[in-house]
Amino acid sequence: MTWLKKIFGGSSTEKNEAPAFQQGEQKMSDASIHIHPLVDKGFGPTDETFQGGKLHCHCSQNKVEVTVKAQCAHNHACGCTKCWKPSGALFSLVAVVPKDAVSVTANEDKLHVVDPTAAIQRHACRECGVHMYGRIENTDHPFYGLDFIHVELSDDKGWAAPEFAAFTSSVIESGTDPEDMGAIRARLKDLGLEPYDCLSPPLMDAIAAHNAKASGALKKTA
Ligand SMILES: N[C@@H](CCC(=O)N[C@@H](CSCO)C(=O)NCC(=O)O)C(=O)O
Ligand SMILES: [Zn+2]
Ligand SMILES: [Zn+2]
Repeated sequence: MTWLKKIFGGSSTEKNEAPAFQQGEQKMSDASIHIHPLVDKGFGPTDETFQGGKLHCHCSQNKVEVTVKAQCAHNHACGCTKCWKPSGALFSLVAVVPKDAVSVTANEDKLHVVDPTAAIQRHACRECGVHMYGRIENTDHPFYGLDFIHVELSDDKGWAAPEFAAFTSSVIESGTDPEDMGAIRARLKDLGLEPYDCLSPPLMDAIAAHNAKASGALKKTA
């Protein structure tokens, strides 16, 4: 069956063919699916008093160090091809913090911007490849003022727990078989991460509200 047929439905002669995934279908969660190491083993609760910590790259020496003086928000598993993932993981784990809370405190000279054309300028270690922080430089971007970080790079405990899974379908773009998506979504749900194919509803609402204010469709005070 072609992809178009899967999306729009097959011909009448294929009516009795079982669809690959059924809406609302119950699937047994497969623990052998490696979403992300910190998610697979259970993340643990958010520490409401946590004030931030240090992130380190994976180099054995002269590690890049980033100091984050804030708790993170909107921590999520991200299936997109652009976010850094540890080896063997299907998803990255990425969260936002105010950019003013982020500073590079060691070996900044090892950092480079992975893709200068991307909305999120990911500053990665040239040697080990780990993304240390992602910054939005476009002042018109809905998330301007926020930096993207990976809390797994920190030994400090208390970071806000992941809340959802974003860009789930995008794991196909990294080579995941589309036939595995039912099992992957079932596993995410079992881990308490609702799978979305973009960002979570509150973040999508925030983006839409930002755009509506910019276009004038919504009053700036709303
Ligand atoms: N299908 C694409 C999606 C890439 C994408 O749009 N990623 C999002 C989320 S990253 C963190 O949640 C995004 O905002 N990207 C902006 C950027 O990367 O600059 C793919 O998988 O590549
Ligand atoms: Zn490094
Ligand atoms: Zn991403």
